Amino acid sequence: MKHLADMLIEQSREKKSVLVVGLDPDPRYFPEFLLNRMESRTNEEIAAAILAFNRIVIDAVAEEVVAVKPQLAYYEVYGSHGIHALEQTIAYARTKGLLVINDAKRGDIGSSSEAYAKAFLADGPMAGDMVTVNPFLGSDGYLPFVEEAQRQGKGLFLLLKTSNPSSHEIQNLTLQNGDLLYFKLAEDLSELMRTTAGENGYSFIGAVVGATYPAEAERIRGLLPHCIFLVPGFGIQGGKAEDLDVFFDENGNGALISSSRAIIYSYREGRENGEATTEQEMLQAIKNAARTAKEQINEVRLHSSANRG
Ligand SMILES: O=c1ccn([C@@H]2O[C@H](COP(=O)(O)O)[C@@H](O)[C@H]2O)c(=O)[nH]1
Repeated sequence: MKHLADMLIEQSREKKSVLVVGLDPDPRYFPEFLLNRMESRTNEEIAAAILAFNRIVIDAVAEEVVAVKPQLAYYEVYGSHGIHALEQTIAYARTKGLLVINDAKRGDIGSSSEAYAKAFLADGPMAGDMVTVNPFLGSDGYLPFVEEAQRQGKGLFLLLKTSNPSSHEIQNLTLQNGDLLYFKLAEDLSELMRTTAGENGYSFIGAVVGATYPAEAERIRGLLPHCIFLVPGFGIQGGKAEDLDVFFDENGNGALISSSRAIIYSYREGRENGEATTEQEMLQAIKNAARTAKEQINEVRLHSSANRG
């Protein structure tokens, strides 16, 4: 069974991309040609529109990205129809050779975490290749995900330093010994990541580190050389391409940069709303936005790795 981190690194090498596109489908921003397909906006109709939207996004970005990252809330809000749209989205992404990161932020007491881990990492219809996990319940909350990922040849990303403005309220709390909470968690994970590294030196246990916090990223990178960062917050949340170099290693590996709204709603740019957008225009705008993001990121990671190496 191929190690997930090795697979990720190989695919990013082949595609010359470390970009992940987030699938955060919000019908308020859908183009009119999709909204017109709904008569009474039932959950079933909305879920069908979400799937149609996601298929266009996936077709547009398939050559530019290594993975898609469905954010679960956007599907759960439409109940069983939404979950079905998620399952079909995952299946469709796989037909295009894309890896899938379920941004579910799960984590509970051990027995419940075991069930979550099976749902997202075993071979059920909602399972992807990686899942985001909340480690703040402690190790019995996240180890079931590590064990399931190891069994299945899959991976996970533990929330370490999230991109949101108030993440410091908890994650940067100073402990009695003077450490910051996120840093202590990183220290606790360091050995586990080292011992689960694949051929390329990276573990299948990664961490979420926001693009909005490059100083923290640099500290964490120093502590966790075997950790792949999943980096949200690039683009609309204020994370800038020029600050991304500290997230990568000297070979330009070690981080996946994620962007959702800036790419999937790029067809709305310069328009009041999506009304005049055709399917072809939507697809082309999304493709262009993904390519531009990929190139901006490559400029930083490949250029800075050349400088460092
Ligand atoms: O620290 C985190 C963890 C997860 N997210 C999720 O990523 C996307 C970001 O969307 P953008 O449109 O690119 O801002 C969204 O699904 C969040 O739930 C995050 O932003 N920060």
